Formats: sequence, C-alpha cells, structure tokens
Amino acid sequence: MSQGLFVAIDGPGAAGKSTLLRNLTERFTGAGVPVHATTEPSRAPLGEFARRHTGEYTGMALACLVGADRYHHLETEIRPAIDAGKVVLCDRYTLSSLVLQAGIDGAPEAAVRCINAYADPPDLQIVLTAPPAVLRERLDVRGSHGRFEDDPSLPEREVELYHKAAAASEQAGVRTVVADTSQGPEAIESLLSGLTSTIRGLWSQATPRIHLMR
Ligand SMILES: Nc1ncnc2c1ncn2[C@@H]1O[C@H](COP(=O)(O)OP(=O)(O)O)[C@@H](O)[C@H]1O
Ligand SMILES: Cc1cn([C@H]2C[C@H](O)[C@@H](COP(=O)(O)OP(=O)(O)O)O2)c(=O)[nH]c1=O
Repeated sequence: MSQGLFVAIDGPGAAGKSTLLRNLTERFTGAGVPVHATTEPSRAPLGEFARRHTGEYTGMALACLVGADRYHHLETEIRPAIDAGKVVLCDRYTLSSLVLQAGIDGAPEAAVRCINAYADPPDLQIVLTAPPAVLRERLDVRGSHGRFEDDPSLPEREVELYHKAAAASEQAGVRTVVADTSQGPEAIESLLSGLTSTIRGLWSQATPRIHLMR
C-alpha cells in the first residue's frame, strides 16, 4: 500500500480553514482519493476540553493542553491514517500554537517550540490569510468561536504573526503555501484546483515516513 500524506491548514480565525478543508475533502472523495479530515484541538476528550476552555486556560497552560492533545491525535488518528495511505487534512496544527500561545498570549516561544518539537512536520502546510478588515467582517457574520476571536484587534496581529511563523517554518524546510482568501470566487476556485493537484501529486509520490516518536 502506498504511503499517505499529512496536510495542515492553518491561519487566523475566519480565514476559511474549515471551508477549504470541506472543499478539498469533497474533491478528493469524489476523485476516489482516500481522505481523513480532522481538526485540532481534536475530537478526543482532551481536545474537546481544550476547545471549550480557551477562556480559562492561557499561555503555557493552554500550550501544554493543546500540545498533549496534539501528541495523542498524532498517535491515535493522524499516523494510523497516513500509514493506511490516506491524505490527512488537519484544520489547525503547530502554527496555531506558535501564533496564539506564544505570539498572542505571550508564552515563551522557545517553550512552545520545545513542546511541539516531536510533533511530525506536515508534508504540506497551507496558511490561509485575508486582510484584517475582511476577517473582522466574517467574524461579525459568523460569530466568535472563543476567547481569541472575541478581541476585535486580534485579526491584525494574527495576520502578521501567521506570516512570520509561516516564513520561519518554510525556512526550516516545511513545504508551505500561503494564500489570500479574499480575492473572489475565481481566485478561490483556482486556489482550490491548484491545491488539489499539488496534494495529489505529493500523495502519488509519497514515500514511507519516519515518525518522530512512537
Ligand atoms: N474564500 C472565501 N471567500 C469569502 N468568504 C469565505 C471564504 N472562505 C470562507 N468564507 C466565509 O468566512 C467565514 C469563516 O470561514 P471558516 O471556513 O469557518 O473559517 P475558519 O475555519 O478559518 O475559522 C464563513 O462564513 C465562510 O463562509
Ligand atoms: C490547534 C490550536 C487551537 N487553539 C485554539 C484556537 C481556537 O480558539 C480553538 C479552536 O476552536 P475552533 O472552533 O476550531 O476555532 P476556529 O473555527 O477559529 O478554527 O483552539 C489554540 O489556541 N492553539 C492551538 O494550537
């Protein structure tokens, strides 16, 4: 059996991560490519707890909480799906911790990097972004998903921090695509088609991975 592929989708709140994940999942499923769509925090009890309590847990505490959930998610869901040859699409991953726990909450960046040091790097990281005013408008329509999105000044800082974090991880060797989702339907359609063929291409060439920790 061929090896799967790990794709992380990250970016500020309301950048369009869940929408992209849904669209990619539909395309791959329609094309007969096996997909495992997932999210972080995960749907396991610890992940659900973290998602519900981003108001009470901040900084290092939240970094540890989402970090523990991440390792459990890798062990119980992501790696088995990759080993089964699937394309794993994950809504949020390590960049969220670098941006939200370190950048926004002020946990020491070195500590957040340390917590995440054994988390498998994705084969492809998609970082969605949009102008802060567009993000704020979408958040107003959709409603906040928690503490981070309650703060109207957040999109501005998040956009900048995601750009920096994406550039640093690309520099460190993680294949990264940064895309603006505010460009209208044609641009989104072409982004979706481009990502679909990139992911299919990587998936068809994937070779067995060495997992960082077993
Ligand atoms: N490319 C896009 N253009 C315009 N609106 C979008 C786009 N992608 C998502 N949206 C809208 O923005 C809102 C947030 O999208 P969502 O996918 O939930 O973002 P996220 O998962 O990043 O928080 C939703 O109302 C969605 O319909
Ligand atoms: C993965 C991850 C999520 N989070 C937070 C961000 C969100 O507030 C919450 C995820 O909730 P969610 O409802 O998925 O937010 P969104 O729709 O914006 O993706 O968890 C972190 O703080 N650090 C992390 O590493």
